[in-house]
Amino acid sequence: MTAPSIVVDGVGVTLGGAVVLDAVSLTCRPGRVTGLLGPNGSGKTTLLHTVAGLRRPATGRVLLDDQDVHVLRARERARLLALVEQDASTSLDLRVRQVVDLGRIAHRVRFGPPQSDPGGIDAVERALATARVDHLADRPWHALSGGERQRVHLARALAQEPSVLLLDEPTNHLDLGHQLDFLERVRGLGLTTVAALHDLELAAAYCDDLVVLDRGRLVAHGPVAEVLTPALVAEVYGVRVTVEPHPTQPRPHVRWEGVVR
Ligand SMILES: Nc1ncnc2c1ncn2[C@@H]1O[C@H](COP(=O)(O)OP(=O)(O)OP(=O)(O)O)[C@@H](O)[C@H]1O
Repeated sequence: MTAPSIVVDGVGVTLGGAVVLDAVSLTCRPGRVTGLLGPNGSGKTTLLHTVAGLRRPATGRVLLDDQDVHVLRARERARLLALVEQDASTSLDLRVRQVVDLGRIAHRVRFGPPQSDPGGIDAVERALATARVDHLADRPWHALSGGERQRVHLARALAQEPSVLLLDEPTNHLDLGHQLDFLERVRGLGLTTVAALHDLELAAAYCDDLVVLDRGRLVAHGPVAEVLTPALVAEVYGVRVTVEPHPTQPRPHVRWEGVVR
């Protein structure tokens, strides 16, 4: 499948009696990177899980082009979309290459051997290289640093060969160099990508579009330059910022000044 659009249509989710997503509707353009912004607890992870098919919404639906995510079988979904979670388990007694190989499960005959997935070995090696973890391939997974694990998770997701990539705070363990490299590589993949981000400067630099949630409601959605305004940031995050053209780059430059009093 070429990169599909993602249509979130009136999605409502209630957890523990509280409305966590309230009739959220938006469209993510095919092959583009959409940044998902919002304060802690605004519903970003819940939205990503709902788009990934892990959480069924109480109302509304999620479409990849015209396919309803929640009607697809788990195996079909895993061939279409991959999710990189915020914090993943660290107790696996596996080598890095084996962790990345887990991304191939949906491409194998059910309960079948690796031979039932002839493209699998190459896909794993490509994914290791793209996520820049090929040098870690034979290391035990549990002995990796937080940032190394995050890149291995990207590799596992890429080994799925998805058309849609969902990233939950993908750069939170990465140093500055790896943050920029990670997002540049993700952009270069041409997949329909949704990334929950806290860093507005990174969002401005690497996203085509932004979606902003506040207390489970969609408060803004559109191209970066239209969404990322001082008024919006003050309203949603309670922070005064200036947003100016970047002195050397074709993107906005966000500079925070302080908390709104
Ligand atoms: N299983 C659950 N039961 C009850 N409430 C939940 C559950 N999971 C999440 N919530 C609540 O739903 C709200 C949204 O959570 P979510 O994790 O989607 O926010 P988020 O925007 O990803 O936050 P953060 O930026 O802190 O990661 C929060 O108030 C959270 O406490």
